[in-house]
Amino acid sequence: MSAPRLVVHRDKELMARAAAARLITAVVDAQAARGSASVVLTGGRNGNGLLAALGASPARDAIDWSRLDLWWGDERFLPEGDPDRNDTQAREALLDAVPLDPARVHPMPVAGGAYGSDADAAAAAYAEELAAAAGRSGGRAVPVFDVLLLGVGPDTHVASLFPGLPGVRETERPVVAVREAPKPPPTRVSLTLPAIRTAREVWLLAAGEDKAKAAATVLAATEDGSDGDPASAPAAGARGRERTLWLLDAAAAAELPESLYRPAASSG
Ligand SMILES: O=C1O[C@H](COP(=O)(O)O)[C@@H](O)[C@H](O)[C@H]1O
Repeated sequence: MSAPRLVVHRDKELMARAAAARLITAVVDAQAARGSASVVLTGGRNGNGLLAALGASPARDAIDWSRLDLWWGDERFLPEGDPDRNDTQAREALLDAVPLDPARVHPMPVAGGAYGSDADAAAAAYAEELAAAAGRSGGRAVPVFDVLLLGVGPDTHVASLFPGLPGVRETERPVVAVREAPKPPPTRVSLTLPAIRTAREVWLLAAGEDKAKAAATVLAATEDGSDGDPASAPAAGARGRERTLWLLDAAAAAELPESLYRPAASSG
């Protein structure tokens, strides 16, 4: 597992644009190397900001959209089209504007659909879909994700793995139902840390002053190369096999220890 590396940008708009440029390059490189690319999307303000910036980038058509697989790291378990669903927001921010192959877009199940209000069944179905894409139905395998994006919540949650809830302790299943989430809606579906940790690259997005304490808590605790305590700070357990990248803005980096980040002196 790779140790976290940090990149701090001046503000959240610049962070979104730089992350979008980085994602375009990563997808283009993966497509050149392997024929297709696989990206796991996140919800939340920073994830949607990145997608909007990608949509506005003149370089966006360097991506062959028809050879891109899209998955989600978590979903708010709500009906199809609900404005609070992560996939609804991603479609509005970018996906409706680019020529994706619908068969390669893998939203998590909706509430009131095939699984009714059964979030456990929805989680199991998504695990099956992942296993099938990995060529092993019925197993716990997940495909190799090139880049897995995670927004970091002010409480250090990533995907829908919240501090103290059972999902963050899952060691076997790649997808779980989450109940009683402290952030609405209470019922969610989420990839687990073992699934997240299969990705080649994991990028954690944290912009805004409300993320400063979370970033400092996690990055100070993992500075020694350890995993910290994912049960109380889930973002600490989110690592990529080849790269773990924290993309921050200056406001989110404001409480980091000096050993990790020293803001450039102002030129006045
Ligand atoms: O509810 C969620 O929140 C997190 C973080 O969102 P933010 O708005 O504080 O950046 C997000 O990563 C997750 O996907 C989403 O379901």
